[in-house]
Amino acid sequence: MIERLSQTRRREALAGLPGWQDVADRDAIAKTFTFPDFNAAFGFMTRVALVAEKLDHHPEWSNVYRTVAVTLATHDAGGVTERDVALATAMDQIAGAAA
Ligand SMILES: C[C@H](O)[C@H](O)[C@H]1CNC2=NC(N)=NC(=O)C2=N1
Repeated sequence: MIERLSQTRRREALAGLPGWQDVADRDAIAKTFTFPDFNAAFGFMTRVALVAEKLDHHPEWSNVYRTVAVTLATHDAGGVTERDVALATAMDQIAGAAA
């Protein structure tokens, strides 16, 4: 069973994940990505979907035109774990490569 991050580790992880923030009303992290257009936003989601499936770890997300709003948590652990850090890191890399 994977464990929630310690406060120290969580702060350290967020410091290395620009734009990711704690969610106010639950144990989760979130970021809104903005792309040049819908094609770039949906291309990002497609690439992330393949990674998420490989990791067996899936985002809560929504898309409006060229923005993608993402929330990450590990339901099995009831909060943020290293799996969320790994997926957030992959998302930042994919978004960076798409920009
Ligand atoms: C059965 C399956 O492995 C689990 O439901 C996985 C799938 N993807 C998941 N994704 C996320 N974000 N959190 C989980 O706890 C989770 N659990």
